[in-house]
Amino acid sequence: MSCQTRVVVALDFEQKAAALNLVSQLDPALCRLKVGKEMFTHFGPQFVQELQQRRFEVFLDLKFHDIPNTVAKAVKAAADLGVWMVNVHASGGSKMMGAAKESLVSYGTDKPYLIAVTVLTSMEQSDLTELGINLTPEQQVLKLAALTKNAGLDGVVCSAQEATLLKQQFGNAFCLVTPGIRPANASQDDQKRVMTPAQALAVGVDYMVIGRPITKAAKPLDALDAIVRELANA
Ligand SMILES: O=c1ccn([C@@H]2O[C@H](COP(=O)(O)O)[C@@H](O)[C@H]2O)c(=O)[nH]1
Repeated sequence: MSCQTRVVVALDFEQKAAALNLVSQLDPALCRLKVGKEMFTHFGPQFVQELQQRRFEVFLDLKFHDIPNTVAKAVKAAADLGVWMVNVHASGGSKMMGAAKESLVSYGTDKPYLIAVTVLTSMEQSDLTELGINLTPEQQVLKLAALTKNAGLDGVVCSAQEATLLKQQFGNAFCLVTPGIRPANASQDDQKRVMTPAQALAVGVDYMVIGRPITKAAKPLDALDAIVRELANA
C-alpha cells in the first residue's frame, strides 16, 4: 500500500460547496474521503454518490449502534450505496456485530470493509471512569477489539497509541483505522489519544483519518502534501 492511500480525509463541513471546493482539488489516487454524521445528516446519500462519481472511495462513518436487526439493515443500506468502508460501535456487542457481518454475506467480495469503533480517540481515562469503566483506555480498546475480531469483522477504529498491541494480538490483516492523527505542532482540538502521521505509520496503522489539520488549514492542499511527504519520508 502506498503511503498516500493510507490517508482518509474527514470531510466535516457545514456547507456542501466548501467540501466540494476541497474535493475538487484532491486526487482520488492519493487519498480517500470520510463522510460522517454532520455531512450525512445535512446532505444524505446523494452527497456520498457525488463523491463516488468523482471516483473517490468513501468511508461512511456513521458508527451504527442499535439493536442487531436495525444495525444489520443500516449496514446493508451502506453496502447498497457502494461505500468502501462502514462502521458500527463495538460496544453494541457480539450479536449486533454478527448481524452486521451477516447482512453483507450476499455482497461477496464486493462488500465494504466493516469495522467497529472501540474507544473514541477523544476519550481518556477520566471519560471511561465517568462511565463506570474501570479499565485503562488501552485495556478497553483491547477488550472491544477482541469482541470485534471474534465477531469476524475486518478491523477496528482505535487510536494509533493502541496499534502495536492490537497488531501483536490480532495479526497484520486485522485493519486498524485511526483518527486522532496530528502533525507535530498542530492543535489537538478535542482529540486526546493522538500520534503524528510518521509515528502512526511506524506502529503499523493501516488507514489514518485526518480532518481539521487539513480542512481548517489556511492552505488545505499544502497541509495534505506535508502529511503525504512526512509519510513518504518516514
Ligand atoms: O474515535 C474516533 C472515531 C471517529 N472520529 C472521527 O474522525 C474525524 C477526526 O477529525 P479530526 O478533525 O482530524 O479530529 C472526525 O470526523 C471524527 O468524527 C474520531 O475523531 N475519533
